[in-house]
Amino acid sequence: MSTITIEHVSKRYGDKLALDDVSLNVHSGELIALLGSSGCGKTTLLRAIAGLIDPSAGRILFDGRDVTAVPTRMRPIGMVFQSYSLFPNMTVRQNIAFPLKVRGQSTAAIARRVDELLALIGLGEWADRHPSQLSGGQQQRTALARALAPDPAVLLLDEPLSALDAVVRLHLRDEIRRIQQSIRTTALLVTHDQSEALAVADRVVVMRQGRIEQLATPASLYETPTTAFSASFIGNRNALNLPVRDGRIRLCGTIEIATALTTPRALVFVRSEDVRRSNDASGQAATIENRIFEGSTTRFYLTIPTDDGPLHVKADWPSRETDELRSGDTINVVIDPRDAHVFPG
Ligand SMILES: Nc1ncnc2c1ncn2[C@@H]1O[C@H](COP(=O)(O)OP(=O)(O)OP(=O)(O)O)[C@@H](O)[C@H]1O
Repeated sequence: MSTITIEHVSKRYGDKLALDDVSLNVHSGELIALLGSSGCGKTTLLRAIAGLIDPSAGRILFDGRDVTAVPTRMRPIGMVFQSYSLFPNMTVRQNIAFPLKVRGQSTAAIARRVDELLALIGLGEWADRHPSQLSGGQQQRTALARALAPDPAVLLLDEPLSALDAVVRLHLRDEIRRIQQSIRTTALLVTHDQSEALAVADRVVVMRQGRIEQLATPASLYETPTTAFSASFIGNRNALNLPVRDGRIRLCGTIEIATALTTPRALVFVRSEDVRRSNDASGQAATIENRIFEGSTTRFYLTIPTDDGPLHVKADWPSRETDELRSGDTINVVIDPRDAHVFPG
């Protein structure tokens, strides 16, 4: 376990500023997810922490010790990549033992540690198989065990689940959380998948164009995004561009939001599960344009007529409660203004 302090780190590639004055404190034993779309700088930040690239400016400290100039092999880190990068000619056991052998540990100590890790990742029965005889998920578990073998103070995970199929991915995601919680290594996970970030992290860093857009716990990021970008990135939200008149935004019908905005238009974000069906006539009439069955929930594409033209919104409702609804039906919906997040348009 170690704290990580990132102080005003920038990385420039020619004209491109891949990291733009990033500062971040990672607490000891915490798992932070670096979340953002392609090219936002999350891998660059992880690689700077690993010492695989030199920052153009700024400092990186582990437990208060400046490691900016320390080479990768001298840093107390373990890394897992999207491509499992196992040694194909070695068994699971030999792969996990490798970093310990390099460090010159005794045969008995290595065997003990490898058995411990095989139990932790649940691959005991597969210890003598080669990577080519393993599934993708098993290979990635082996890579995780190998990274953890020397008991690194910091674990760096670069899109470790991206190459796996959906079911294995969900399972390993939960396993990573369980393992990290049990050993409490300080960890950073790079991902472009919001549900992955929300599920595993203690805190999430939303990155955009080389900068930190928001740093928050998963719940507070989900409930109270502080910027329009975070709101558009987290949660399945409707983004509605609406006029502001006399300090009020008319969402639809009688549903209005009071606002201090002085811009002529507002960007209003409403999560798809916060568009609710009303049981009486109090709501707003909406026509179902399309419905997509997604298992436990069904997504409805709705059109709500308003004075400013039709408003298109998506709503996610439990499939069990909406079986009778069909495209073309008219229903009543309500949106609670307290569920809306408003930003300048
Ligand atoms: N070695 C390099 N030379 C030049 N530009 C680079 C280099 N590495 C990264 N970049 C640029 O820096 C920016 C950030 O890249 P980075 O790989 O950190 O993004 P990312 O958020 O991890 O995206 P992805 O999910 O696609 O990997 C991108 O615009 C990328 O093209």
